[in-house]
Amino acid sequence: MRHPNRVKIVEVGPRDGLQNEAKPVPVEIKVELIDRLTDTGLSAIESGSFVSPKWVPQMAATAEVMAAIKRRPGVSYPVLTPNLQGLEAALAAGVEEVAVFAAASETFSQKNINCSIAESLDRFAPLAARARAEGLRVRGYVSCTLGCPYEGAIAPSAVAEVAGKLAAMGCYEISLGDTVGVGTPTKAQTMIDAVTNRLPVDMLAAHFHDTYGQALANLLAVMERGVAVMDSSVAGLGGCPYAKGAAGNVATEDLVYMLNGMGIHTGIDLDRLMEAGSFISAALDRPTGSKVARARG
Ligand SMILES: CC(C)(COP(=O)([O-])OP(=O)([O-])OC[C@H]1O[C@@H](n2cnc3c(N)ncnc32)[C@H](O)[C@@H]1OP(=O)([O-])[O-])[C@@H](O)C(=O)NCCC(=O)NCCSC(=O)C[C@@](C)(O)CC(=O)[O-]
Repeated sequence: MRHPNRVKIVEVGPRDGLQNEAKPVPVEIKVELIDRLTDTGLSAIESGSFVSPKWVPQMAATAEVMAAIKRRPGVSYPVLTPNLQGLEAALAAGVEEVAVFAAASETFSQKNINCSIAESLDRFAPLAARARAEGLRVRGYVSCTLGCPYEGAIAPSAVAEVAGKLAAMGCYEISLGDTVGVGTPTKAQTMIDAVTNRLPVDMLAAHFHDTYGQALANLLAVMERGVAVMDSSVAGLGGCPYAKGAAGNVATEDLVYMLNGMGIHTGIDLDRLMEAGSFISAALDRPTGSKVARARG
């Protein structure tokens, strides 16, 4: 089996992980988490969202978080922006990268961002153009690529269609989300094959939630197709407020452990990562979602 010999990990815990917390997480905890993650050698840490606080109250203090973190040159700290209002806030916060988020499911699009897929793409095109004109990098997400909490199965061609449109508007990378974690390895490969009919594999990232315990298997499956960018969440934090019951992303610790064991370079210090995972698990007063962290006690 062939795999990439180097994998880039995009840490999404401070955003995807913490957006779903029932209790507010204080700004200083978020800042310490992000600073600790910076110290692990990660090169990308998604740090918040400039979305409506009525929709996702946990991300309301993203501007304060961005002002307080110690940004390290060479590390990117992307934030989600659903519309031009979010982009303006991101520009004011001095971010260098934003992410737009579409879906391959009409119902999920309505529930998550209150518009159809087509309307969301019409909203993102001027956002991406303006962001790029300001010198920002723009990442694109497609949610529900392996299933939708409302519609069930999603056609791989629908994923490819949305991914192609995000790329056409200037997204440098398309992160393919298994939002509810229902996918299995063969399905994940079939979905990647559909997308790589349109886009080069080096534009793709995998963003798999671990609800059904399939995320690592699915990541390995898409690595066999050449995908070399993976999103994960320290301590397995998270879920999506508009995908009830969805668990967090695959734990970053577990992903790094697997890649280390395969001799695949990530540049990440596993011990420091586990310390960051212990820190946030203690702050949230809950056991870690990382099996590796639990095994190492
Ligand atoms: C898109 C909207 C805004 C539409 O929401 P809407 O209600 O249709 O928007 P609106 O334009 O009518 O505005 C309503 C109110 O929100 C305010 N507003 C409007 N925009 C903003 C903004 N950017 N920042 C701050 N405030 C904003 C706006 O000012 C107004 O305030 P009011 O006048 O009522 O006081 C809303 O649906 C929203 O914010 N949705 C975000 C949902 C979200 O963040 N979901 C989680 C992230 S996606 C995810 O987790 C999946 C992913 C990416 O991880 C991949 C995967 O796993 O699949």
